[in-house]
Amino acid sequence: MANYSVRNQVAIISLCSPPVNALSSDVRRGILDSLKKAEQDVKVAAIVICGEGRTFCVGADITEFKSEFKTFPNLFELVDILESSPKPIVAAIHGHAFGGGLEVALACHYRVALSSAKLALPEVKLGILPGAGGTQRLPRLIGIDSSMQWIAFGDEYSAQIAANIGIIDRIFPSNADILESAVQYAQSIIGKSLINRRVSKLPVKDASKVSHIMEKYKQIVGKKSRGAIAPMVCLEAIKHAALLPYVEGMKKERMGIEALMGSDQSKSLIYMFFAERQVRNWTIPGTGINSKNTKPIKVEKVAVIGLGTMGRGIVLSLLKAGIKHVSVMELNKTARENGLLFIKNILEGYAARGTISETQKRSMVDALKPVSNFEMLKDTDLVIEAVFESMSIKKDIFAKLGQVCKPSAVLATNTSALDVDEIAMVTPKPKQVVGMHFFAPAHVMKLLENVRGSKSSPQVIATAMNMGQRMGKVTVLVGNCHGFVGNRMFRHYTVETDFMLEEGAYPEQVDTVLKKFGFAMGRYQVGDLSGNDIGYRMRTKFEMTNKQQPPGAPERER
Ligand SMILES: CCCCCCC[C@H](O)CC(=O)SCCNC(=O)CCNC(=O)[C@H](O)C(C)(C)COP(=O)([O-])OP(=O)([O-])OC[C@H]1O[C@@H](n2cnc3c(N)ncnc32)[C@H](O)[C@@H]1OP(=O)([O-])[O-]
Repeated sequence: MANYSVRNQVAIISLCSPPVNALSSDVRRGILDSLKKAEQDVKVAAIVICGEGRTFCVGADITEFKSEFKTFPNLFELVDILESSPKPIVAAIHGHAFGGGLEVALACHYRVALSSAKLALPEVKLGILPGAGGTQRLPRLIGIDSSMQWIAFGDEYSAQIAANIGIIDRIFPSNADILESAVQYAQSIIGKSLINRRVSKLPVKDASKVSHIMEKYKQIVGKKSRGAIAPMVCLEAIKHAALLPYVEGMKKERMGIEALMGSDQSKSLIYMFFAERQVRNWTIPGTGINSKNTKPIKVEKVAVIGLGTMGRGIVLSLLKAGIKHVSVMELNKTARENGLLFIKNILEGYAARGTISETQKRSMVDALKPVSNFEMLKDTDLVIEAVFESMSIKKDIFAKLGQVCKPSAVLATNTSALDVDEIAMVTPKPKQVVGMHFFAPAHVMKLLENVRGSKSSPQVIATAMNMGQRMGKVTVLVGNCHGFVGNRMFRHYTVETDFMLEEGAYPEQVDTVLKKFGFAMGRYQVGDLSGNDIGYRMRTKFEMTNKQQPPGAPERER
């Protein structure tokens, strides 16, 4: 769980818990035992803590939150033991230093990293706070303002940014050997005083401005994380770092994490963390075909048909995924011009905010290839149709695609409810057809529902799943039925909100309550965004007296 060796006066404690070196009780024990050995060995003058495999350490082992998490040494005990070591400890970071992993690094006396490494305190995304001194040490290193930014939102930062603000002491090129570099670094600091290297002993530089900074972040958090409890508790904990001695601040931090851990919000976020990973392992029921034994088709050229709300978002998602050739086809001139302008404006916005560089922006704009006829799609590897939700229009498009596209091309429909099999039947090769149902706005929403038609080939399904992952989507494979899974769930929600309108509420009143509760958008705002005509069309198709509407359906009961 932690391996120990000595090289030229430097003890090496390497975390060994694949795949991500999470800090399970065995790993924590391993670190402690190795530390004792290093401290007792007179030939050891410095210590390096590193991670074996692809990463340094992603933090506490989330699977242990319920049970073993409480066994000695707990993480908040371990970090203090590390920091008080009389021998200098260097954290050697590659891959990720996340959560408790970064807290361990903050407890070390020096931190070095490969330039490709990423750092974060993402606990807030699990509905908790950094509970191993993160809220108390980080402010002593980078100040209250930056700490609130890091901890209340949990975003990841590059090693270079971390170095610029004082978290990392030395950056090595991404192709350097992190262990070798860290050992040399450790040799260079042997004999130096540790007085200013124990972060818990440092003062918080901007402590006097804490009330002002706190107010600023309360406002931002109130807007960005509506309804979430953890971000506010994170801010409170950081405030304590400014106002209280370290030991007292740690007690407050502990109270914060104990209150949050096991809360409904935290339980739901942790469930979501594992569920998002579980859906990557897709399987076709009853066939033995799954993500492990099926390879996707290589996709380099993608086309999107339709530049309405959905098409624009899908194009942006493809560009962000680094696809170098994205054909866009929109026969309506105004829609085409508006769509392209929208895409370019969003890319400009990303560049202005620094989300992408100017070079990346230019290469994304270059990747956009407006096309005017189906013939131009003959080399395309994947076509995503995102036109009006009408079966006859979609069938017309798929019949044309079936004629012009190469036999291996994957033909995907972004339909939100229509029968994927019916669409597939108009093509000569229905096995090439699959559903890829994005959610509006497609460049923001993380969910992608891939719909397995009865004829979709395993390779085609694997390609759609792989493309979703390349776009950074939570990609879920579902069966072909009316409304698939997302809209079947959404329907119950819309039925209830529509009842409220019937009972006299205004759409904006319903939306206000939903947003206060924590939804990013109200139900009627979503309708305006994705087009109320889509819902109208569905309701008309499945009108109340329609026998497809089951007897227990709320509308019929009503
Ligand atoms: C009084 C109480 C005191 C409490 C003290 C608390 C201290 C501390 O502040 C709390 C924490 O650190 S909270 C933690 C804060 N840290 C975080 O929230 C970081 C969470 N992790 C991540 O965000 C991502 O894994 C990375 C972006 C790091 C890597 O992404 P990537 O390269 O795409 O890899 P991937 O596919 O994502 O993961 C590979 C496999 O590893 C699994 N696994 C991963 N992390 C795990 C964990 N911590 N644990 C267990 N398992 C974890 C994952 O499920 C998957 O398993 P599968 O069976 O193969 O499916």
